[in-house]
Amino acid sequence: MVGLQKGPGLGAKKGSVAAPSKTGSTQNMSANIKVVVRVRPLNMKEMQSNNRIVVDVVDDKMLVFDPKEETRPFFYQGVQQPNKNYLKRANKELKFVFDDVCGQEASNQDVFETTTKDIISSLMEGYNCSVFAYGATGAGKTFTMIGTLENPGITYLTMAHLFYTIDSFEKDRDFDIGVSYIEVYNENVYDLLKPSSTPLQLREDSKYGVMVAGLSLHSIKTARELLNMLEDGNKNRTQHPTDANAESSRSHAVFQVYVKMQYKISSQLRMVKLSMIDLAGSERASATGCKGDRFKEGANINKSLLSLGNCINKLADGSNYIPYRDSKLTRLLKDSLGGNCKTVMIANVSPSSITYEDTYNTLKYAARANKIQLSIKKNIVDGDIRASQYVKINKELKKRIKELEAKLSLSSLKTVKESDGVKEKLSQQWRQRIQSAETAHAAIESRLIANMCQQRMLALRQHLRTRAFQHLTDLAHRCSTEHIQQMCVEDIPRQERAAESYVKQCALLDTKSMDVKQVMNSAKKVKKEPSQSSEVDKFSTIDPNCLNSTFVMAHKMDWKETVKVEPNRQPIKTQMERTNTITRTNNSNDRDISNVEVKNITDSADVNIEFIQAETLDPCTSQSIPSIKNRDWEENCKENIPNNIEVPNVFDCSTPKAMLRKPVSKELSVSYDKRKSYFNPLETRKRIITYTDKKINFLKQKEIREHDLSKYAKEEHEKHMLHEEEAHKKSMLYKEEAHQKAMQQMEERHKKYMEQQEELHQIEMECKKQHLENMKIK
Ligand SMILES: Nc1ncnc2c1ncn2[C@@H]1O[C@H](COP(=O)(O)OP(=O)(O)OP(=O)(O)O)[C@@H](O)[C@H]1O
Repeated sequence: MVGLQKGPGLGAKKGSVAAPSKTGSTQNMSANIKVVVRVRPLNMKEMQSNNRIVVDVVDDKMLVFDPKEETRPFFYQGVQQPNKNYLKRANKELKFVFDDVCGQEASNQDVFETTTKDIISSLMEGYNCSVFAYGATGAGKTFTMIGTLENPGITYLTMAHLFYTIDSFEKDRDFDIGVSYIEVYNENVYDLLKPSSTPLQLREDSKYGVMVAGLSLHSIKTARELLNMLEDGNKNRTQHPTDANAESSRSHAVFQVYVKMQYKISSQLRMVKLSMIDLAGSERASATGCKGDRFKEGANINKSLLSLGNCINKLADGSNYIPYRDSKLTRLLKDSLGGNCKTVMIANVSPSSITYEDTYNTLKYAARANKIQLSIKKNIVDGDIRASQYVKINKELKKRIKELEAKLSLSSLKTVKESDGVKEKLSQQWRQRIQSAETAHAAIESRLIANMCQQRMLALRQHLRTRAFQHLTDLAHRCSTEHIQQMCVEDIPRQERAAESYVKQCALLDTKSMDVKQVMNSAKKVKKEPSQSSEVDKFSTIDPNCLNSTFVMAHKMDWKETVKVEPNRQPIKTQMERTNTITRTNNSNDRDISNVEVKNITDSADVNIEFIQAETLDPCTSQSIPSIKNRDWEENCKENIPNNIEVPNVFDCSTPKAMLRKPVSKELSVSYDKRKSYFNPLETRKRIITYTDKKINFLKQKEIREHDLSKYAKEEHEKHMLHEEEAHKKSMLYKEEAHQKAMQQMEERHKKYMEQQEELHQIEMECKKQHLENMKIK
C-alpha cells in the first residue's frame, strides 16, 4: 500500500517559524517540531549481507520507505508473464515528507546546516532550543550528535556557530555561557562532567522549566573547550558493545548550554537554554542479542523511548494530558517537546532492510512529531518585565512614602506636645540671654563713648601743650634779645657820659691849641683847601646799614623810621673858633640827648688824631675794637679819608693823654688797612647819636612789642578757653548722640524680640491647630 504520510505538503516550509522581531517582544509563537531525517550509509555488515535498501531518498524533503523493487520482465513463449512472487511481502512504498531529509552522502556539516544552524539565531533572540536525535540502535545518532574528531557532530558545530554568533553580538551584549552534560541511565540521572555514583534529582521550576538539582555548570569560552569537554564526558558515558552496534550508547545523553546575555545599553537580560540530546537507541532484544544487564538496559531504554513516543502521540493529537512523568527522559524533554522551546528532531535511520521495523517506527514517530504544535516565547528576564516591576515598585514606594509621611506627622505631633514645656523654658533662657547681651552691649558702648571723649580731650590737651611750648620758646627767644637790648639801654647813660666827655675834651682841645699846632707841624704837607669842608660833609649822612656790626641786634628789628643826621652845613671855620652843631630830628620819644650840640671841632686832622681812642672803644662794653670788619663801612672810610691827609704814625692810645703825645715810633708805620680802623671824630659822634636814636627807637619798639605780646598772650588764652569750651560742648553732644543711638538700637532689638515672640506664638497656634485637625481625622 502506497500512501503519503500526513504532514506538510511538498515544498511547504512546514513548521517553519516566523522570524521574531529583534525588539524583544514576548509574543507567544506557535510552531511545529522541525523534523529532519538522516539516512546513514550502509555499514560493512549491511553491505556484506546484501540486504535490500528500504529507504529511498527522493529529495531533501521526501523519502520513500520500502519502495517498490524493480522486477525483470519474464517472458514465456514470447509473452511477458506477470512477475508475481506470492511468497514475498508487498512493498509499503510509503512516502514521507519532512522538513529536511539528509541522504547517505550528507555529512555532519550538511545536517548542521539543515538542523541547528537556524536555531542559533532563535537562541540569540531569546528562545529556548533543543535538538534530539532519535533512532534505532546503530542508526547513527551518536555519530550525528557527537561525531568524531575528524568529523565532529552537530553539537560541536552548533557550539562553534554559537561562539561565532556571540562574537558578532558582543558589541552590544555581554555573554555568559555555562554547559552541563548529563546521562539518563536506567532511569537515573548522572553528571557526566562531574562523575558520581549517586544519581541527580530532577526539579521543575515554573520559570526555567525542568532543572537538575546539583548539576555542575561549566563555563566555556571556545568550541575547542567544548570538544575536550564532550570527549571527557563521553568517556564517562555508559557505552557497551551490542550485536547491533560495537559502541552502543546505553544511556540518553543530554548536553545543555545556558546562555546569559545582557544588553549593554538597556541592561535587558535574557537567559536561554540549548539542549542537545543523544538518545539511546531503541532496540529489539533479538537484534541486539543483549542479555542480563544489557537486556535490562535495553528494557529501560525502550521504556523511556516508549514513553517518549506516547508523549509525542499525545502532543500530536492535541491531548490535554501529556504523560511526561512516565520516564526521566520525557521529564527532561518536557520543554523540548511541548513547552517553551524550538525543537529539532533528527530521526536517524539505516537504509538497510535489516532494521526495517526500526526504521519504519522511527519514520512513523518522526512523522507524528512533525505534527506537534509548540507554543514558544522569548525568555526575557529583564526588559519589559522590569518595566512592569517598576510599576509595582513605584506603587510600593508610593505606599511606603504615604506610610512614612503618616508616621512623620504623628511623630511631629508628639514632638509638638513634648516640646510645649521645653519651648517655654527655652524662650525664657533666650530672653535672659538677650537681656544679658543687651546690658553687656550697653556697657561696652558707654565705655567706648567714654574712651572716645577721653581721646578727644587728650588730643586737645596735646594740641594746647604744643602751642604753649611754641609760645614759651618764642618768649624765651624774645627774652634773650630783650636782655641784650636792656644791656644796651643800661649803657645809654654811659653813652651820654661819653658824649659829655667828648664835649669836654673838645673844650680842652681848644685850650690846648698851641700844643696841637706843634703836633700839626708834623703834618705840614696837609693843605687847607675849601674842598675839605665838602669832604667832611660827606660824613654828615650815615646809613644805618653802615653801622659797625657790633651794634646790629641778634635778630633784625623793624625800624620805624631811618634816623637822619643833618649837620649844619655851615662852612668849616678855620682855627679854634669854628664849631659844628649837629641837630637831630627824631620822634617824640627822644630823650634829653636829642639835642646834642657838638662844639669846638678842630680841623679834620686834629679830630682824626683826637678821637682815635674814642672810636676804638665799644660804646656798650667800653672795650677796644681792634678792627672794623663791616665792608660797607670800610668802603665808606676809604672814600671818606681825604687824600691830602697824611696818616700819622702810630700813636700811643692807652690813655687820652698818651694819645696827644708824639708818635711812638716812625718805624712802626701803620698800614692802610690799619688806618681804616681809625676814623674821624665827627663820624664817631654821628654814630653815637645815630646809635642813641636807634636805642630810643628800639625801646619804643620794645614797649610796643611788649604790649603786643601781652595782647597776643591774652588772645591766645581766650582762644584756648574757647577751644576748651567747644571741645567740651562737642564731647557732650557726642555723648548725647551715642546715648540716643544706643537707646534706638535697644528699642529696635526689643521690637524684633517682640516680633519673634509673636511668630513663635503663631507657630505654636498653628501646631495646635494641626494637632486638633489630625485628631479629628483619626
Ligand atoms: N552518516 C554516517 N556516516 C558514516 N558512518 C556512520 C554514519 N552514521 C553512523 N555511522 C557509523 O555507524 C556506527 C553506529 O553509529 P552510532 O554509534 O552513531 O549509532 P547509534 O545510533 O548511536 O547507536 P546506539 O544507539 O547503539 O548508540 C558507527 O560506527 C558510526 O561510525
